[in-house]
Amino acid sequence: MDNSLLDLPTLKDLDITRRRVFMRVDINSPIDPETGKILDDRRIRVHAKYIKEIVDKYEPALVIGSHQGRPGERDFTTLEEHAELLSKYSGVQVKFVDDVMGPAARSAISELRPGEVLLLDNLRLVSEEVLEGAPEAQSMTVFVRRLSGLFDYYVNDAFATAHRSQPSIVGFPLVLPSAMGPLFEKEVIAAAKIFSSTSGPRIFILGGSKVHDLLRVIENLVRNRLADRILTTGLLAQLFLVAKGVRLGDENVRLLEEKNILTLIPRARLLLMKGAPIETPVDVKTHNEKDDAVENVSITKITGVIKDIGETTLEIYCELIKEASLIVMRGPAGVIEDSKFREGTLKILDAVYNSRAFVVIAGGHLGSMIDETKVNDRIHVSTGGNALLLLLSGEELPAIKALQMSKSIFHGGKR
Ligand SMILES: Nc1ncnc2c1ncn2[C@@H]1O[C@H](COP(=O)(O)OP(=O)(O)OP(=O)(O)O)[C@@H](O)[C@H]1O
Ligand SMILES: O=C(O)[C@H](O)COP(=O)(O)O
Repeated sequence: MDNSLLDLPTLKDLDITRRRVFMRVDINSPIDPETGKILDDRRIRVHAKYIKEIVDKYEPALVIGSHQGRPGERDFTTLEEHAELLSKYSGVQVKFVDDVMGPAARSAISELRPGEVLLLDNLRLVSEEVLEGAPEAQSMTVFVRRLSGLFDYYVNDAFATAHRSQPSIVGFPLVLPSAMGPLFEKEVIAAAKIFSSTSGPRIFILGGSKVHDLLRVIENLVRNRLADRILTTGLLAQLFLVAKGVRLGDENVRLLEEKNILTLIPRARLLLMKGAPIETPVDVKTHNEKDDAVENVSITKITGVIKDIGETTLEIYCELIKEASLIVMRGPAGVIEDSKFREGTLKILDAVYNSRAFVVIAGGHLGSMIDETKVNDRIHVSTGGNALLLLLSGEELPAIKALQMSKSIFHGGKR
């Protein structure tokens, strides 16, 4: 990845003071399927801080849009509660209109005064927003054409949705002078650091259960020589153990089979044979369901279901982490839903907090395990799990491409 990431237009390239701005954010949050209430509001808290900063500094008439879930899913809700939480966390009154592009939304947008903030309803209530397409086509949607005339500028602060080629992400930049917002910029700076980091060991600690995605990331990391060590945990570690010929036992192999992970063995073997710097656990914590026993066993003597990395592995991994200058961590080391198997993840996180490295932590499960009192300027907790992962995989994110197109259309863009 290259420095072109850092050439994207920022708020400094626009002149949004007291102007009409449409800002796309991603406050998509986990929702309790029974009550419809927000379960975890981390993304809302993060965006609230930046909204306050923008309002204080530029006093724009700021209209915010976000999606929540997908039509047909139980987390597809309106954004009324999101508006209340944004107001609570930002200290700025965030008005809400239960409409996206109809007369109610358009009149609420037109009436908004400088310094005021309005949240539109779930953008995916508009069917066009759910369809992916090229930026040119998305800029011609009814959604973009109806709303764009009401704004001077477009700001994309939805890094976590940067991998979607939807109208609110790629359509507006082609018709309005645009920039990335402060959170998007922070994510991009963190990604650029990952790609430009050359001195000292760059350590990727990869685990969790999204093994197909992670294998693609590892292949790209290896091809582009971006990782000095890849410490595997979670189900990813089990794939590489099997690829090395370790016998995990029937129960564990069955789980890998169910998750279609065994089909990845040839690709994992190829990486190992090429000498990719992939480390695997030497011991694991297992659960024996018959007598509910938890054991720490060597990988040569596995019985029971693997639920976490083992103690010796933890010692070795934590020792390696001390040397790192860059750490990227994604996915928990074990089945963290059960408190007996959180130790691996928590101890690795402790080693990461205490390291000297620049740290990027991505993903919802890991995010929920973070001790926020330990987070400082050296540690970047990404809001974008999938988007960051795809960027790291060497893929061009549609949001980034659209901002680059906008820059060349509007020449960086002050109106
Ligand atoms: N050894 C293991 N066996 C089975 N499941 C495991 C194991 N280790 C970790 N997991 C599971 O991995 C899941 C989390 O992985 P996932 O890849 O979703 O993490 P993430 O980085 O938070 O991603 P996202 O933000 O996209 O959810 C947890 O539900 C956890 O139980
Ligand atoms: O949580 C996410 O990954 C983003 O909000 C994108 O959501 P989506 O996968 O429904 O597009």
